Amino acid sequence: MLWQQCLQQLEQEVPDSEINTWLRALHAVEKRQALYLLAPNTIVLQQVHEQYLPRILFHSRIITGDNEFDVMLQIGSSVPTAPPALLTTPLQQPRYPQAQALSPHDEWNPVPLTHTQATAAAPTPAPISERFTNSLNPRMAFANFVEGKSNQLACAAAQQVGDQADTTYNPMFIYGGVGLGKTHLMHAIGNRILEREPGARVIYVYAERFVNDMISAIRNSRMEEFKQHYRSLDALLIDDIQFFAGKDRSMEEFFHTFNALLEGQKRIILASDKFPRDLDGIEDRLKTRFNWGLTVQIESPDLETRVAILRKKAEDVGLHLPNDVSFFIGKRFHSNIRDLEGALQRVIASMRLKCVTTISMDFVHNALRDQLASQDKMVSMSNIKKIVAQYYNIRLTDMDSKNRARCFARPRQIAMALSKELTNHSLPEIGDEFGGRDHTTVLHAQRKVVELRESDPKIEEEYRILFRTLTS
Ligand SMILES: Nc1ncnc2c1ncn2[C@@H]1O[C@H](COP(=O)(O)OP(=O)(O)OP(=O)(O)O)[C@@H](O)[C@H]1O
Repeated sequence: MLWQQCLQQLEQEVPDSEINTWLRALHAVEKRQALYLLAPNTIVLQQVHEQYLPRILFHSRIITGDNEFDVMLQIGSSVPTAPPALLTTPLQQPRYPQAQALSPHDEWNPVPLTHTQATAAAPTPAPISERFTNSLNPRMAFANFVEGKSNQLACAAAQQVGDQADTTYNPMFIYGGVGLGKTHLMHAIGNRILEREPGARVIYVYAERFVNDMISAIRNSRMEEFKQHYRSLDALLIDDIQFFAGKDRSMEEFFHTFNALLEGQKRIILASDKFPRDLDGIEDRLKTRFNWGLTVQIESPDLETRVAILRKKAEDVGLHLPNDVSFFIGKRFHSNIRDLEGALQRVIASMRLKCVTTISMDFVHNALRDQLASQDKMVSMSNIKKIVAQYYNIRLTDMDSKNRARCFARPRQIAMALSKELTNHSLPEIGDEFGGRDHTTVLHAQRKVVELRESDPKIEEEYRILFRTLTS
């Protein structure tokens, strides 16, 4: 179908989070030689109009080979029966009133779009039950998920949750840093449930969306419908659960939804950037419940996993990545998989643009020049020393001093370990930078930090924070 083909193209250009939030929220209908995209509310309408419509039109015209092909964006769940003359190409004339201030919250009620269209049959708001069809991304399947030390446990648990009809691990809570594969695993679980039970009512939704939908439901006196919708699911997958923080009414509603689903032995899969207990602003009774089932962490991938992911993604588009290239990209883009993917996509786009078919290190350096330059600025040894010193509240000179008191030695060791991990400097070079120390001191520091990270969760957390600060 045209819309699916368009989405596939857009997936190469737009982050998954945006595809899931905005573009998968649209209901597509091909009619009268045009593609009608029906948005459930004005927020989606506006966002799609402002951010994606030109690209959608571009891809539709390429795919259909028809330069006159139109894309119509409007609110509703079905294409109005109004004569086509009333509908104008959205690129020339937006289908919502620019001057009318849009509410920051979703509106389920239709708003008049343009003067002409307001006189036509008003589109009906999407029934809540139809709003999440197609909320799962089929590309985010277990088959496309590369396993490594950092995600093995989470992946095995997710497969079990997806495979099992019983709800032993309920809820499943996945947590970890940005871009490490939480959303991918959630979709994979949802897709697996649907493979097993094709008729199951499974939805994936961002917590933000749940909140916005609830606000709209309250405004439009459709709360019963909202409750009924969420409570009648077979599996509810909610991402970025930290977004509930401080939103008491939403938490209250989610609490009841959660209980109803759990009592009905329905699946709940949640994801967040933090361990449940550490979620600030979330009610304790929810945090406790999040921990009732199975809580798993996804960690930053090691180099081997990053390289394996790169190779898989390159193979998927028929590209062979030489060893030196995959290790180079894997080493330089270490903070998360989204960045890693982004780097690969940039290289591929450059190859297409320049009609290059084989890939060399020179080509990669050139394609990623800007990203590498900005990384270099962040992860120079002097910057590592500065940021670590600031974090532990010591002076920069303490990084180089001979003072072996733990309050100085520990940050120094951490800075050395970070320098080894984040730069290409050799052990002697790092030793030189830290007050002329011997390379064996750096090696010792590096090993000590590995040991401490494994035995002391506080050090592990501190290291991660510093790592993220330096690499994001
Ligand atoms: N192990 C993996 N194998 C293959 N692709 C992966 C893997 N982990 C993540 N990805 C890909 O990396 C990108 C980012 O992953 P995802 O969106 O799941 O991250 P996230 O942890 O949910 O991030 P955020 O917290 O920002 O929402 C996606 O395109 C996903 O398919």
